[in-house]
Amino acid sequence: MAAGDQAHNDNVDPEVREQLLGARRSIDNIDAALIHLLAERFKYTQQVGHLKATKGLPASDPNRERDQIARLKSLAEESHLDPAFAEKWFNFVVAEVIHHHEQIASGSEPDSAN
Ligand SMILES: C=C(O[C@@H]1C=C(C(=O)O)C=C[C@H]1O)C(=O)O
Repeated sequence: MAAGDQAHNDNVDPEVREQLLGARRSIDNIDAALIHLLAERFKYTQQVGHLKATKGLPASDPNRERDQIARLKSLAEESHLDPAFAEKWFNFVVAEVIHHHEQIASGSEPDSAN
């Protein structure tokens, strides 16, 4: 049996299983909170996208992004989170936001856009 299959095994020590379930309940709550927070964030970035499209402003704002990355990396350090991971996460989200802004500007915003 591969090591990873052990957690799926009914023979896992009940105490260990309780610890695992307890931690996973919290992980599930945190994942739910992250999804809700992301949904809220995208609501506001969509507002910005519509404003930019109306006023003819570019989809991306590199100066703003630079300031955000510096702030998030500093917050990550304080929280003992890898700053490089924080930057990667931010760039991943912003790439999606900019894609949405370009779609809004070109009039091809999907109905279910975030
Ligand atoms: C949301 C904006 O548009 C883009 C997306 C950003 C973001 O998701 O935080 C930041 C800068 C812009 O490149 C904005 O200009 O504020």
